[in-house]
Amino acid sequence: MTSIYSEILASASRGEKLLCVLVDPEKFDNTKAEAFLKRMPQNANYLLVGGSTATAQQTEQTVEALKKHSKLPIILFPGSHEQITEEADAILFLSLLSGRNPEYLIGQQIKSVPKLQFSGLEILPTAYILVDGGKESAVQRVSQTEPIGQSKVNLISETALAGEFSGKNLVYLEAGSGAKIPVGAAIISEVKKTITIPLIVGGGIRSKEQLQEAYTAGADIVVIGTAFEDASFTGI
Ligand SMILES: CC(C)=CCC/C(C)=C/CC/C(C)=C/CC/C(C)=C/COP(=O)(O)OP(=O)(O)O
Ligand SMILES: O=P(O)(O)OC[C@@H](O)CO
Ligand SMILES: [Mg+2]
Repeated sequence: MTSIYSEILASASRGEKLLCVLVDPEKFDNTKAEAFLKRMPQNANYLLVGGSTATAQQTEQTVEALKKHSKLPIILFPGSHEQITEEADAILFLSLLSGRNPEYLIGQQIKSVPKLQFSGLEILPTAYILVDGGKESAVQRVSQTEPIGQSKVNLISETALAGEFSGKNLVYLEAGSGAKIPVGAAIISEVKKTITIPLIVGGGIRSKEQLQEAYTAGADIVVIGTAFEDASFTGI
């Protein structure tokens, strides 16, 4: 079986852009999973499951409901070590490198080991970098850390490269779920130029134009959650 990471690397090297649909188990109506998946863009590559404050049970039930109706690989995007279920395929093993809270740099990661050690989940070590999206994000609130201002392009790209030097396999630039201002194109292109590992961008992307702008600037993978939560949304 080819690993998710090797698929991501192969797509990135061919310049093929990937799209992830983010499902927040805390808000998701599992009984409507089939209808939800039908209205998702048919070119979506992965389902991401996670939220800042979702419980273990919510996470497991949502992954099960999605698995029933979709063949797409499911990647956990955990706000905490509770959000781990073997029903998924992989996990973004996040370290919040923009912040200085040891609990989100290494504490949660250690707490996750008993669940991950003997699981079949593919582990995707990810440098998670929170940038200012124009309003306080759930990640900021939960992690008690400050985002990096969007004007600090050097600091953002140095943080990303420090992540790569530390052995992370992915960099995730996050403006926060429901951000007013998505990560800017200048930041995306500077980070892309600086690192050699694939780049994920998310937070506040709601239109085809914003999606395209992120891809053109250098995002290999874009994550969209909030825009798809609205059942009448058909914009992407
Ligand atoms: C590696 C393991 C087991 C855990 C990682 C723990 C870390 C470092 C988490 C980073 C900080 C954090 C709280 C991330 C949450 C990421 C996420 C799923 C965000 C989505 O945001 P929503 O929860 O949808 O926000 P809203 O509630 O505002 O919609
Ligand atoms: O919900 P949205 O704003 O699309 O953000 C997606 C993701 O990057 C949040 O963690
Ligand atoms: Mg959300």
